[in-house]
Amino acid sequence: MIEVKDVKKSFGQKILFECKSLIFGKKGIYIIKGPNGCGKTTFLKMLFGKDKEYSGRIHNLFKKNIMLPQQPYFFRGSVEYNLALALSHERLKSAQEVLKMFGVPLKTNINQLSAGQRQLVSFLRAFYIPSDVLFLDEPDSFLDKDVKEFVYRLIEDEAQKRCIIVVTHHQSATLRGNMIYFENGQIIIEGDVAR
Ligand SMILES: Nc1ncnc2c1ncn2[C@@H]1O[C@H](COP(=O)(O)OP(=O)(O)OP(=O)(O)O)[C@@H](O)[C@H]1O
Repeated sequence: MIEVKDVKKSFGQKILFECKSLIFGKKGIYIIKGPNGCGKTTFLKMLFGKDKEYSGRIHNLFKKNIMLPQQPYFFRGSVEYNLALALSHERLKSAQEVLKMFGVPLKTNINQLSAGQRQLVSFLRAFYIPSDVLFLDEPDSFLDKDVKEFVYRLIEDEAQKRCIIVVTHHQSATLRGNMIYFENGQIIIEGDVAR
């Protein structure tokens, strides 16, 4: 669980956003939306514990936290090598099956993949690491509709077991979950709604 109470985030004199009260449960999907620059990535980093410069309280009780940033880091080497560094044997196999299904070559150097293919690899690497909470910062921006549908279904199934918090504004396919909006500098939750 993550509890957010009376949080205010500023850069210098400028208040970026405020959040009066918000609770992220042990399971479920939380979809964070809002216009460019409103503070979605900043908020995700605060929840994750990377950004501690704010007033108010964020109490993150999750033990194992995993974050997929907008620009994930890869090691020099093949797709398979990058996955094998992060995943256990069983989970590596699951990731490989998905990549084969979408025609992503496993032996190819990671830098030779398209942006969408690389994004799928980075998503699977983060997704298959066991965690109590998974933070996803725009995991879908380069994915085509079919891959996106598949990724969203994976997220939905998995959210029955753990908490998944997703920043996205690219929802041509549907991801269902609790919607959290940035509106005029306030963070507001809108319950269990689609889209
Ligand atoms: N370290 C920093 N110092 C000053 N301003 C910052 C810093 N980090 C972020 N900002 C500003 O805070 C605002 C919110 O940035 P953030 O990346 O959280 O937005 P976002 O909602 O994720 O945007 P996008 O949808 O474009 O990804 C931006 O205007 C950004 O320039």
